[in-house]
Amino acid sequence: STFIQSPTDVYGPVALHEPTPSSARDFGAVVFGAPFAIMRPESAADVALLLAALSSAPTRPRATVAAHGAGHSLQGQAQARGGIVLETRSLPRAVAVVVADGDGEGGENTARAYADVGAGALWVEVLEECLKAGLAPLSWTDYLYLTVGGTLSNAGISGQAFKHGPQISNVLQLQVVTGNGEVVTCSPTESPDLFFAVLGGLGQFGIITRARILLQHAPPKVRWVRAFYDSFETFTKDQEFLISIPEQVDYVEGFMVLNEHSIASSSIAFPAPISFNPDFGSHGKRKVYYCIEFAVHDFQEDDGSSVDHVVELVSGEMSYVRPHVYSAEVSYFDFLNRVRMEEESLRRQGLWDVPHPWLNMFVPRHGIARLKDLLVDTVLAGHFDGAILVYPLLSDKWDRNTSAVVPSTPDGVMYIFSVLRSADPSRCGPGCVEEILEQHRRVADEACRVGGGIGAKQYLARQPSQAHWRDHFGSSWDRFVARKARFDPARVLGPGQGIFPSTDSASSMWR
Ligand SMILES: Cc1cc2nc3c(=O)[nH]c(=O)nc-3n(C[C@H](O)[C@H](O)[C@H](O)COP(=O)(O)OP(=O)(O)OC[C@H]3O[C@@H](n4cnc5c(N)ncnc54)[C@H](O)[C@@H]3O)c2cc1C
Repeated sequence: STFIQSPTDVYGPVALHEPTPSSARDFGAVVFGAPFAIMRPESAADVALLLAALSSAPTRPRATVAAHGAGHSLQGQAQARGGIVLETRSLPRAVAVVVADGDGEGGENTARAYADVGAGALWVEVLEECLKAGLAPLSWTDYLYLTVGGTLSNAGISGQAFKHGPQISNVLQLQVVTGNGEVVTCSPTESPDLFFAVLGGLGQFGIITRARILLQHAPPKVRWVRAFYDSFETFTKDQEFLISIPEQVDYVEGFMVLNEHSIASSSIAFPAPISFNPDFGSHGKRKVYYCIEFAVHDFQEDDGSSVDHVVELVSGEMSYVRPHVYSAEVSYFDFLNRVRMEEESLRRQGLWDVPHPWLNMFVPRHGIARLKDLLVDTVLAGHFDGAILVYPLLSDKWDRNTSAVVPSTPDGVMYIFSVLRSADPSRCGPGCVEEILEQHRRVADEACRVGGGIGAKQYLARQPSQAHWRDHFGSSWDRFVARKARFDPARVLGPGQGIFPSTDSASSMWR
């Protein structure tokens, strides 16, 4: 029978297990939905058996299925209340690095290197394996303890995205099990409709089981630079200068400096001492500062003089508050893994496993000053624990065929604004978290208002209703719906996103 009686029922050779606590929660710790069962597939074929059985089941209500990678979603997106959580970490995680010969012309430059990885692999595992061959993926997230399948279902952005595009722009091929239970190998030329649907597809069209990720030569070291600003305008102008010289610069980010704590906590991984001690003002007259962070890959084994030269030339063109530029030389691995040190520090303080009301938005350049002011007047008006990242991206590095949503950008430049807030339970209990989420809702509604001046789109958010999802997708909504009808017509996948509430079991799937 395809109607599940108990969590230990078996679909062919596929066993279901009793739910674990982690299957009902995530990093956000604001939405909790216990599944009926969990599944630990060992192959794409296992996933196919389950999905083929569920999608063809005549019985209603049907069980839904959510892929769960590292569980670092923020609002229950990897949960399946009353359904089945499929733990992708149990899929094979071997990383195979392949250097394919080019067509002879130009030697090394035409060689194409890639890694074939299981979708449940963490990016840090991919990095470790690729570095053994002196190679690495091009585009990253700030934090590496996320799965390949999880970030490719969103976009995957960090300071390299201005140069190489998001992670979803650096994938050569995927193996996907569709909602119908079909195992398909897809790429931009082979089943391209499924390939592009799944990238940024929020887990709605299939379970990614493997991915082929583009690689490049990894630098042994990185020169990591920080420069401080007292003006938002100068800060963003210099960020835009940096992204205009991708031949020299490999990474560009930035963050708001709200208080001494912003500098201290962001300096946990940054090895150079910082002596920027500005006046943050007092009651009513608050002053906010900004920090640009950029990095240059250092391929030189010896004295690093050519990188010194690049950094000197580039920073000479920048208008930071003099003399506040700081730089440090770190290994490429430590640079990419920098957030791990912050995690360890927060864990020691008991501040990692706390609620994380986050707000992430892509904002076209013309709306950034207004959005910054809106944040300062609302989210940042009171006490704030966490970080606010602000950095530019180039929209022509995003493939519009994917399901990822970014704003329309008349001049091709958009910014990510990431309000990465932690709610320390000793000062912000459940009611306070609820208020923060409400406030984020209002800010997002204002910033993303159709026909409004800011023109933002949210990233990583679970929209509160299907009407909001429709607005979020805008002109690509019809395509998203058509993709769902084609690849997961029974609406088995991704209930935690709340995009396609199943009409027959809506009450158990909704919060
Ligand atoms: C500390 C921290 C730092 C972060 N930094 C960044 C950053 O710098 N840049 C950035 O872009 N994002 C960042 N994120 C967000 C992160 O990319 C997303 O939360 C991502 O979903 C996390 O991956 P995961 O493996 O934990 O996915 P999960 O939370 O397990 O899943 C996320 C979604 O993808 C679906 N999914 C997961 N695996 C698959 C699969 N194999 N096939 C199909 N669907 C799947 C799930 O069902 C769910 O809808 C960060 C998150 C945290 C908590």
